Amino acid sequence: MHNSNYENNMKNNQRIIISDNLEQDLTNAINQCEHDKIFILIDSSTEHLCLPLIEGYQCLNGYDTITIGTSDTVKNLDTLDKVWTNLGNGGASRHSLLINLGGGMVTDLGGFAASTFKRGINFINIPTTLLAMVDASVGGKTGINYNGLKNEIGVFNDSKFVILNTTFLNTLDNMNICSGYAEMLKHGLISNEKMWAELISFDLVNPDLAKLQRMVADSVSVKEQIVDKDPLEQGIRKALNFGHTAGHAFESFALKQGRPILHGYAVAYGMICELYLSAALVGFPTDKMRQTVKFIKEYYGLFDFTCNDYDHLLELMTHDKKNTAGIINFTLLSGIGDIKINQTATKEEIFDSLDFFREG
Ligand SMILES: NC(=O)c1ccc[n+]([C@@H]2O[C@H](COP(=O)([O-])OP(=O)(O)OC[C@H]3O[C@@H](n4cnc5c(N)ncnc54)[C@H](O)[C@@H]3O)[C@@H](O)[C@H]2O)c1
Ligand SMILES: O=C(O)C(=O)C[C@@H](O)[C@H](O)[C@H](O)COP(=O)(O)O
Ligand SMILES: [Zn+2]
Repeated sequence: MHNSNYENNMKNNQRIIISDNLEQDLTNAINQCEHDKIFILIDSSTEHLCLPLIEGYQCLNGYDTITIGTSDTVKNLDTLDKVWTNLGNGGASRHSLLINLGGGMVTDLGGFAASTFKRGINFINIPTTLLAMVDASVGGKTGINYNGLKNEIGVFNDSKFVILNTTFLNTLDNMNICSGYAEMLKHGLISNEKMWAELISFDLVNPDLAKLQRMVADSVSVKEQIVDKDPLEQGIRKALNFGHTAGHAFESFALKQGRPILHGYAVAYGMICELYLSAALVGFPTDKMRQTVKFIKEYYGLFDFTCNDYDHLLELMTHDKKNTAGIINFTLLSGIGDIKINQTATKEEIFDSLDFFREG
């Protein structure tokens, strides 16, 4: 991997290592986390596709695995219960170490399990999807879906290390590449025009994996820098939630209807609505909105809903974690990299953005 052994000490104590030598970097990380026993959390895919890449490492000597199901449908209380139970029955103490080996579902749920087990044990994230590499494994948001809502229960708590090695991407399917890429596109939109231009000229049908791997480091550094300034999302971190007010509503809606969509697809759809609101309310240039929307529609297709669903989608948006006193809070953009947090929109404007999504 590019950028070998780049290491950044964040204020909030999470070390992100862009690794070209996973065994060495994991060994160093484990040595810095005093522990009596190691547990590795995997899902039933990463068990077969990712664990074999690390299971022979000497630094993992005597580890136990905890295997959970795949996809966001299992990012719930039952699975959390299973992880806590396995930790307890496996002899975990407060001095044990959990390694989350997987995508964002595993790092979110595993991070929350570790943060709450015996009031908190250390954990290390080894992200294995593009989405987890550029976003989910970094920044300390952990949690589960609950009551039909995304990430409704959770805590901010950093993993001690994130060890990012893009070799894992070799087995990732195209839909999950696209899903992670949506968060990269978000990072471009909230950063600068150069990054955005490179992102929307990328071919996602036949992705150049070597180029993508080089883009990962830039993308995660966008997140790192923002989280470093505002770890608890009191201000500028809301930029990282661009596309998520509508996006999480789509995601929860789809989950409720028994036709789950990948998180990144939901964010891509949410960005269409929020780019529309950005253009309508805070002056985002319409040509750049159209270019971005064209890119999203080309690679992510469309999400099917009718105007009869608008009230339900609006109700879901009222649960967004950025809201105060029931008022829906959007992060909008006046231009690429020109972030406007704490924006409101009327019900009519939100419905217009849903019309734009379906017809625009
Ligand atoms: N905490 C945060 O800041 C944050 C940020 C963004 C997203 N998220 C959360 O992350 C989750 C989505 O993460 P995700 O997209 O990684 O989903 P995921 O963890 O469900 O992984 C997607 C699929 O890829 C499989 N997989 C994982 N690694 C693989 C590999 N190397 N090769 C082949 N298959 C592999 C998984 O088994 C799963 O089937 C959502 O729950 C979302 O809410 C959290
Ligand atoms: O790290 C953040 O902050 C983000 O908002 C990143 C998002 O991509 C991510 O989906 C996050 O989990 C959303 O958090 P939530 O607080 O809206 O549940
Ligand atoms: Zn997201």
